[in-house]
Amino acid sequence: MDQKSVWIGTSWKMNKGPAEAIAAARALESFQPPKGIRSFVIPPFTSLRDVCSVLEDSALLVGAQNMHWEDSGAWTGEVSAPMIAECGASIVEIGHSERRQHFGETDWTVNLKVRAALRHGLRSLICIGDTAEEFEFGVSQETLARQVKIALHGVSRKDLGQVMIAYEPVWAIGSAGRPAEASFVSGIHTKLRAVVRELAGDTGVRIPLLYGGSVSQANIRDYVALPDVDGVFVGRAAWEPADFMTLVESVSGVVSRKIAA
Ligand SMILES: O=C(COP(=O)(O)O)[C@@H](O)CO
Repeated sequence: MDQKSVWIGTSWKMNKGPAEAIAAARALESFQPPKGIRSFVIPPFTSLRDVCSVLEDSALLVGAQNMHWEDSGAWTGEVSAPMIAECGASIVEIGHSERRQHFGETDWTVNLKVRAALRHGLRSLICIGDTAEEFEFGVSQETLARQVKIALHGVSRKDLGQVMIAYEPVWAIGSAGRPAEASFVSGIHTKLRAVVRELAGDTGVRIPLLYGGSVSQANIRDYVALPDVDGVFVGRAAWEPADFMTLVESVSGVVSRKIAA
């Protein structure tokens, strides 16, 4: 049951061409995350098929960083859900703030993509986040609830079991970001839990809620220990395979206490 799992994943963003990605995947191939932890890596498209094939029999899941909502057609430069599934990936990241900010993604396109991903059996990792301005004006919660509700509009309760949400404050991401205080994340996730619980109704589905944004060796345990945080989505601190494995192993104690609770 997902509520007994903690998710730890990384997106390599626009890093690692095929040679470097294959080498990284080989370094991760025999990694066995501690009990209760599910791990994933999200390479760039040019390495997706290779990374999927190296990690095919491993304990790690592989995802794509984006997708188009149509299955095929005149959409130059885009990649569809069937193409991602054919590569062997099982997860697709949708709505990262870098895509919303630089590539015009909206809540509406996120919704189209989520529904298309689910139609093709891909687990959707939906990224949501408040900007620095929204945080300053005290409307983070409203922004996040809107993003979640629109992203999941029209998604059947059954399909909610194939959804994950990553709360990633825009002000926390990247080298200019500052990690969110664990107490702030706790409050946000508790309210997000109420939003997704209402959407799931009486299905018993618990949508995993991950935190992302400047997660590091110094703070990962603080986030993972929070009751409504079901994992973390890591960038820079996990790009090196050795660092990724160290991060995952470093939360084994926290995770086993959490699972036993
Ligand atoms: O963007 C993310 C976090 O990046 P950091 O480098 O950890 O701030 C998240 O989506 C993982 O890629």
